Amino acid sequence: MAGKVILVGCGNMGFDMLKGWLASGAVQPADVLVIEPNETLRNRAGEQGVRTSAAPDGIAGESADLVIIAVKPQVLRDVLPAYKPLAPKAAFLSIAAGIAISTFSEILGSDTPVIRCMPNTPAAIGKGMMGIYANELVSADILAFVNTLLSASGEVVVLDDEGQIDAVTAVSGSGPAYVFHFIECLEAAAVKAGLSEKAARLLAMQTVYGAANLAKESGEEPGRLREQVTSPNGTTAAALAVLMGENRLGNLVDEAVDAARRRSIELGK
Ligand SMILES: NC(=O)C1=CN([C@@H]2O[C@H](COP(=O)(O)OP(=O)(O)OC[C@H]3O[C@@H](n4cnc5c(N)ncnc54)[C@H](OP(=O)(O)O)[C@@H]3O)[C@@H](O)[C@H]2O)C=CC1
Ligand SMILES: O=C(O)[C@@H]1CCC=N1
Repeated sequence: MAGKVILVGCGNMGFDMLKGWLASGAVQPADVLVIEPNETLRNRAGEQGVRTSAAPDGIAGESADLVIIAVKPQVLRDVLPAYKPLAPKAAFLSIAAGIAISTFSEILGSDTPVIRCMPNTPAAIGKGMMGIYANELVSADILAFVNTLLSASGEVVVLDDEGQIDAVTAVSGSGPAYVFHFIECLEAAAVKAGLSEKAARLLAMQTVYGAANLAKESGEEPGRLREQVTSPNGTTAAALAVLMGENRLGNLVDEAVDAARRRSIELGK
């Protein structure tokens, strides 16, 4: 099915997803209404050819198959009641970290079809990672439409338990920031090692890009790919002794993911 979409909030993540959908033709610009109070962001969305509005005035007169909620978790409970007139005819898809389906059911009515989705920003270039969980009220047609939309932005994994969304948030939702920080660290270390800033940036970025692509495309275990880089008693072994000694990096990543997962749970309270 080709559906009509209302996107509520078109900031970082909302806009990244919108671009992917439009670029793939999964939805036509004329079938999208963006509600965004920030004028600059609203105009940016409008340049994509979609209809825009600063507020949900007259929303009851809109026909929508899917209402996508992409506002911050902290404001979501205040934003949502205005969209109640569209439920339960429209399904609601939320990308907000932490906010449970039960919150949507309380505000919109217990008969509302709700899907939670945790995307990430590489969705802007069609290389996102989305985890989704739908309540039992979501029809097969809507699920198929959601799958088409999200697949335009990258890979989709369907979860069998809503609680798993907190883990997805901590791993792939927040994950790009961990990788960007690793690039920053590698770049800083490259400058310290005597390279120009320009060369350091390229070396750090291309190394992460190349390694991630190789890991995905070769089908090899990441551990096996690591071993292929590591000559006995060579340079990589020297570096890995620092990173892997006493599982230093592993423990740090564990701790970071756990902090994000706990924060995701907290945001829902
Ligand atoms: N950024 C990321 O990498 C990811 C974010 N998410 C989730 O996506 C959601 C949005 O995050 P993000 O894009 O980073 O945040 P942003 O602040 O960039 O985007 C949210 C947008 O919603 C707007 N907004 C505020 N109130 C309303 C309203 N009443 N109606 C419509 N729009 C409104 C905000 O405008 P204003 O600034 O004027 O308030 C802002 O432009 C969050 O719930 C987050 O958990 C999920 C996965 C990844
Ligand atoms: O930082 C956050 O809370 C959001 C959710 C996942 C990525 N960004």
